[in-house]
Amino acid sequence: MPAKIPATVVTGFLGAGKTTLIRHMLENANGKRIALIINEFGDLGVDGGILKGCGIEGCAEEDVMELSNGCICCTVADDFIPTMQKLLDRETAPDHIVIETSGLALPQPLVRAFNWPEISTRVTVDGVVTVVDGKAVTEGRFAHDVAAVDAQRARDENLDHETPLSELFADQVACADMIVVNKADLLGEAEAADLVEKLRRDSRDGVQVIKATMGALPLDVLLGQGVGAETDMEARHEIHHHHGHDDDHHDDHDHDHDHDHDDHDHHHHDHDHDAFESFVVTRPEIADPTRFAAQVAEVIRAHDILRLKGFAAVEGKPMRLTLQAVGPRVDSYFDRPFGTEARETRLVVIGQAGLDRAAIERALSA
Ligand SMILES: Nc1nc2c(ncn2[C@@H]2O[C@H](COP(=O)(O)OP(=O)(O)OP(=O)(O)O)[C@@H](O)[C@H]2O)c(=O)[nH]1
Repeated sequence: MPAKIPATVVTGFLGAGKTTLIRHMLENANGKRIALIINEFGDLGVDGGILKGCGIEGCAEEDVMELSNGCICCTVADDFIPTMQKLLDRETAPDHIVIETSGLALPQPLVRAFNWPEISTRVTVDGVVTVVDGKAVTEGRFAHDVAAVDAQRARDENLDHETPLSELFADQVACADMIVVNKADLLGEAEAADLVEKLRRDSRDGVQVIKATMGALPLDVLLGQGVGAETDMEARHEIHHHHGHDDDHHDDHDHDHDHDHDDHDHHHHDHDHDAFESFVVTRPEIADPTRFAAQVAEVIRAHDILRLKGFAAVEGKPMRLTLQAVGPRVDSYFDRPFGTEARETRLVVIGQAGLDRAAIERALSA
């Protein structure tokens, strides 16, 4: 049976920067066939328009599909499943599917829909990426334009509309496999670091929290998380169930809409290139794959490495040992015999700028 096609779910409040992040990803897809599904709930398909008109090479119009309006729980059979099937039945199936949940305050119902038998054998949720507006969260507003978010979620039948944004935010964080603290350009260094720390504490173990400006993240960091989120929904609790009646939580936050934060600094493009770095570490054969995987996991933890991948040569084994690490999770398996390439261990390390390359090289070579 062919491998399941990975699908990444991108969530976050209106204005957090989901579309910007997806645009950046499509612009840097490097030949990877990415299909995009947009759930423009109760909206005018504005995002679809923007993305279709993006003029990005390799981004064909038929690669963008839109889900019709309506509560995902109720329309899953009529809309979401057929859309997915259409995508999967194409002659050339996409390499990766990205779903932008524009109109959904919470991603859980969508992720759950991947368990439907019609599609569950063919696609899997590679990971849930929660994009947050770093500036707004720091200020306790959670979204740039609180009034617009309120208006949008008033149309979301999934939610009890009294729920404070802070709680919806907590649910988005609980569902995340990766949290992107976007609009880092509007935050000071210390402010950004504090927010990253806080979100690390508030999210599940192993969730990566990454700063970004204009959603500029390497494809290798964003995609290929390999989580299978639909299979562990219990861990991604959501407080607000479908048409649920929640206790009467009211927060006393004075949602001050009058902040004027439109003085955005547009010099951030200059920093895109310095935000992340990657390098290759090579070493001779390793002796023990299990010990080496543990060693890799330790290095990843100690140095806050986002991704590490490559292969190892194992003493006495003709096969290459493929290694893939997303955060502290290290997967390894023997994939094929070495061919003409050198019989050595070769690992690509990816992280936010400022990695201690010398120390990492030493630790991986020990
Ligand atoms: N200063 C700053 N502005 C940003 C950044 N990322 C996005 N923006 C701006 O924030 C606004 C909202 O970004 P979008 O990408 O449309 O947000 P979204 O989450 O897709 O919003 P919806 O699709 O409407 O739910 C746009 O004006 C972006 O240009 C960033 O990192 N820094």
